[in-house]
Amino acid sequence: MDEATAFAPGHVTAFFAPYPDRDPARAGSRGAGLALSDGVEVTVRPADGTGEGSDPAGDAGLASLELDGVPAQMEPVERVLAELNVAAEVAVSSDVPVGAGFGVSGAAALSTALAANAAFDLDRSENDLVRVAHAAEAAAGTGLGDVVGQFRGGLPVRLEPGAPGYGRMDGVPARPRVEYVSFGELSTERVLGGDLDPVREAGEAALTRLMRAPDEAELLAAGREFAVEAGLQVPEVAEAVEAVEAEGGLASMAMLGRTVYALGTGLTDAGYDAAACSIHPTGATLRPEE
Ligand SMILES: Nc1ncnc2c1ncn2[C@@H]1O[C@H](COP(=O)(O)OP(=O)(O)OP(=O)(O)O)[C@@H](O)[C@H]1O
Ligand SMILES: CC(C)(CO)[C@@H](O)C(=O)[O-]
Repeated sequence: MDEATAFAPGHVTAFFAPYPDRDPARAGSRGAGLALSDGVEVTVRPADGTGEGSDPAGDAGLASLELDGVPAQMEPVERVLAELNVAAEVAVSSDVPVGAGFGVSGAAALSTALAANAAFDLDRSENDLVRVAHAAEAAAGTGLGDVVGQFRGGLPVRLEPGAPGYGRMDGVPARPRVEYVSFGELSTERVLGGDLDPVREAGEAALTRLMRAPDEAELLAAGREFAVEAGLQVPEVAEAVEAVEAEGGLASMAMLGRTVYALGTGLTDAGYDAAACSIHPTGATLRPEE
C-alpha cells in the first residue's frame, strides 16, 4: 500500500496511579479517563516510496514528521517506527492542543503503529500494535495510560497497568457531551520524573471511589479530588472548575495539562469559550481504504 491513515481519540486522564517498570510494556498506570471524538490522525508513507516490507538499508525509524504541517519531533512515534523496523514519513494532525493533557503523543504513537502496519503489510495483530505503541510511549516518558485508553474508547478504566497481556481494562458505561478549555502545557515528563508516591496514593483512592459507583458524575468528582490530593491542580484550572460548579456543573483538570474539562454545557454555562466534543465509542482505528 502507498500510504495508510489511522485515527486515535484524544484521552483525558481524570486520575491516575503511576506504576513505572523497567520493561516499558509492563509499565503503566491504574486510573480512569475519557476517550474523545476529538483526536489525532496520522498518515504513514514509506520513506522510499515502495511500501514493500521492512527497510533493508537499515534506515528504519528515520522518519520525517510533520505536526499540523510543521516539522516536529515526537519521540514515541520515532520509537514505534524503529520497533516496527520501517522507514516512513509521518504526517500528524491534531484536533486538540499538544502537551495539554489530551495524550497527543500516545494517540500519535498508536495511530502510527496502526497505519504503519497497513502501509508496510506487517501482519501484526491489534494487541501487538497497541503493545508497541504503549511501550514506545512509556519508554519516552510521555505517558503511561493513554494508549490503552485510546485503543479501548469510551470512558476507559485501567484496573491494572500495562500493555495488552499485562494490563486489565474496564469502563464507565456513559457517553456524555464534553467541553474543554486549555490554558497551556504541563510537562508530563517532569511530573513522571518527580515524587510519584503522593500521586499513586491519591490515584488509588480515586479508583476505589469510582469503582464503588462507576458513573460519569463520580468520574469527575474522583478526578477533582485527585487533582487536589496529588498536588497537581494549577490555579487557572482551579478557578474554572469552581466557576463551573457555581453554575451547578461538573468539571475537573485534564491530567496532565493546564486544561479544564466539563460535562454537558458546564463551561459555556460558566461563560467560557469552550470546545465541545463527544465520547469516542470504539477507540483507535485504521481509516478504511478509499
Ligand atoms: N509544538 C509542540 N508542543 C509540545 N510538544 C510537542 C510539540 N511538538 C512536538 N511535541 C512532542 O509531543 C509530545 C507531547 O507529549 P506530552 O506527553 O507532553 O503531551 P501530550 O501527549 O499531548 O499529552 P499529555 O499531556 O496528556 O501527556 C512530546 O514528545 C513532545 O516532544
Ligand atoms: C501519565 C498520564 C497522566 C499522562 O497523560 C497518563 O498517561 C496516564 O493516565 O497514565
